[in-house]
Amino acid sequence: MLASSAVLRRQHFLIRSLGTHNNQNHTQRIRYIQTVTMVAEADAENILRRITPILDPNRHKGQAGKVAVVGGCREYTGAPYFAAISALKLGADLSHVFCTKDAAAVIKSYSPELIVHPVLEESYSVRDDEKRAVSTKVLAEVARWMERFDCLVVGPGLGRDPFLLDCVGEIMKLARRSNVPIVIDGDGLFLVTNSIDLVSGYHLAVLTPNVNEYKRLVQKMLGSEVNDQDASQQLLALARSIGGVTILRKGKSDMISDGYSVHTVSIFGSPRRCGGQGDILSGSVALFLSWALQSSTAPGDSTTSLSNPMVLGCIAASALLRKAASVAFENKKRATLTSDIIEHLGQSLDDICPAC
Ligand SMILES: NC(=O)C1=CN([C@@H]2O[C@H](COP(=O)(O)OP(=O)(O)OC[C@H]3O[C@@H](n4cnc5c(N)ncnc54)[C@H](O)[C@@H]3O)[C@@H](O)[C@H]2O)[C@@H](O)CC1
Ligand SMILES: Nc1ncnc2c1ncn2[C@@H]1O[C@H](COP(=O)(O)OP(=O)(O)OP(=O)(O)O)[C@@H](O)[C@H]1O
Ligand SMILES: [Mg+2]
Repeated sequence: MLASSAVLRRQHFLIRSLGTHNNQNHTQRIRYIQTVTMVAEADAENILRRITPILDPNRHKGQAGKVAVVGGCREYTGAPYFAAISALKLGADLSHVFCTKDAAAVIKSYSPELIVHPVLEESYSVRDDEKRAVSTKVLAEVARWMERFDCLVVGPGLGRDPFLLDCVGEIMKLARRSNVPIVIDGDGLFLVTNSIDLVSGYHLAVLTPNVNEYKRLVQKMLGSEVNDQDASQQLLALARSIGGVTILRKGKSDMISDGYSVHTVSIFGSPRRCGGQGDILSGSVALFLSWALQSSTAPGDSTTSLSNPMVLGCIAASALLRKAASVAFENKKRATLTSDIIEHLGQSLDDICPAC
């Protein structure tokens, strides 16, 4: 019942977005893009207040968000943990991780709060003649859960094993058929850069590239190098070339575009560049966009980028991560680690949207 209402909500959003964006003819689109290239610093605190749900005693488990991270392999166990625990620390009710068998026991040992599914397989553990059957089994296991999720994060610590990435491509197709929003980060971006059809034209997809991931996307999709002189135009062009996805380009300022406008988040921040901060961001985007989708069913929403729940989720997550990182840095200076930032997520959100 709840799962199907979540699916309905997503379908309504999809219909609205497709209606808004597809009804414009080509000329109108170009005119719109030419006039909307002004880059505006987002009013992130207001957006956080707008989309963060109140802690209502009448709500039950699950209504504040159920996210799943697809990631975690032999090499990387930290990244999926950081993404999944960040969503929980910000207020999600349930956070799942779908990872390889090797990674599962390690991730479970970091936290009993996470629901960990050891379902993915890498080439080294599968014979060639078993691959088709194993792939079908992996997909069936994930399919059992798919409709329960408000958002999927694909990529943190996924690795680049070709067989594993093929299976994850199938998982993404399944999520898309079920209208489940997808945040794509890390090695998930490696996968989609090489198979752009996985996300092309999907309005419920968010890409969160770092400097290298962005460079590869620009080279592949625009056939050019990154142009920092005209960064906003290039980001718009990239989002348009992938057909309606939202891109959060990470950096000194985070830049967000759905192909219609560009918003920046430059507030707060920390000079520490320890690994894992992007993973916090991907888990946070997943939760905030789920909340934004929930609140976007309210009547009276207009149809600008600032009512696109994907964009709102990116702005909210970026500002929150940067605030938590700045508080952690004040306390720990050079010793600041990703886990320290995670410990400040809750208080940072509470400073803006008090729980009570
Ligand atoms: N503790 C963990 O398990 C972590 C795992 N991670 C995972 O590691 C995998 C690979 O991600 P990477 O981010 O390393 O891949 P990238 O392709 O972004 O980075 C590869 C190389 O680029 C360099 N690089 C990074 N930022 C740069 C910058 N601003 N300018 C110039 N060079 C830069 C790095 O030093 C690295 O050698 C992903 O699956 C990711 O999720 C990372 O998220 C970090 C934490
Ligand atoms: N130069 C910078 N100044 C301030 N903040 C930054 C800077 N670069 C990145 N950030 C912040 O750190 C966050 C993570 O960006 P980063 O580029 O480190 O991601 P990443 O490489 O994917 O991280 P991860 O190690 O988790 O894979 C961004 O959202 C941004 O807010
Ligand atoms: Mg990353």
